[in-house]
Amino acid sequence: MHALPRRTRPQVVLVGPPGSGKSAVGHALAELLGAGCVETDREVERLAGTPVSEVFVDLGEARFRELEREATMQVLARDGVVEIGGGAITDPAVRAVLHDHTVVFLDVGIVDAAKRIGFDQSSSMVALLPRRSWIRHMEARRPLYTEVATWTVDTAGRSVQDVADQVVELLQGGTA
Ligand SMILES: Nc1ncnc2c1ncn2[C@@H]1O[C@H](COP(=O)(O)OP(=O)(O)O)[C@@H](O)[C@H]1O
Ligand SMILES: O=C(O)C1=C[C@@H](OP(=O)(O)O)[C@@H](O)[C@H](O)C1
Ligand SMILES: [Mg+2]
Repeated sequence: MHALPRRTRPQVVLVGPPGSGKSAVGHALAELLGAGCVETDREVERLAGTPVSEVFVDLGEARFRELEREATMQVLARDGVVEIGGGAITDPAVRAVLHDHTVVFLDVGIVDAAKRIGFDQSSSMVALLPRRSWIRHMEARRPLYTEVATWTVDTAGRSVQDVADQVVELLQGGTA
């Protein structure tokens, strides 16, 4: 009897808010696993032919989310490490397809995220508004990250390498 061929799928999918370290941890993880790393943002840019920021501003968030959903479906058919943009999980179709994958939610609070993204450098209103927006989005999205996560890894106060090492342990059968 022949086993059915396994379809290509990522070894791990990273989700989390902006500044949680998806890109940084994704690259460290890919190095540790000897695998490649793909990001939905890069696929959206390929599909749109413009940078993510321009898709957002010129075409609007709704169009960005459509392209991001298409990009997500494409990257989930690849192997290695996959990084999904911070807001992709707001789409029910994206959450549904992620239930079939090994997903790590990189958790982070505003204090660490603000340092990493750089909006802790000023107390002016223009710096405070992004901080408030990050908090508001994270409150709304936390249950969605948790819903799709196989494991949640707290990244607060930890190095990129330390987080990547823990994800490898989890993939190799350790406990969170
Ligand atoms: N655990 C961490 N500790 C310190 N800096 C980090 C950590 N994770 C990410 N960073 C840094 O924070 C910034 C944002 O991280 P990034 O990986 O781009 O986040 P995301 O892709 O989730 O938005 C980058 O400069 C990155 O090097
Ligand atoms: O949180 C979001 O809604 C977004 C996060 C970004 O990706 P990162 O999470 O990699 O920063 C990018 O997809 C876009 O700017 C929207
Ligand atoms: Mg990123």
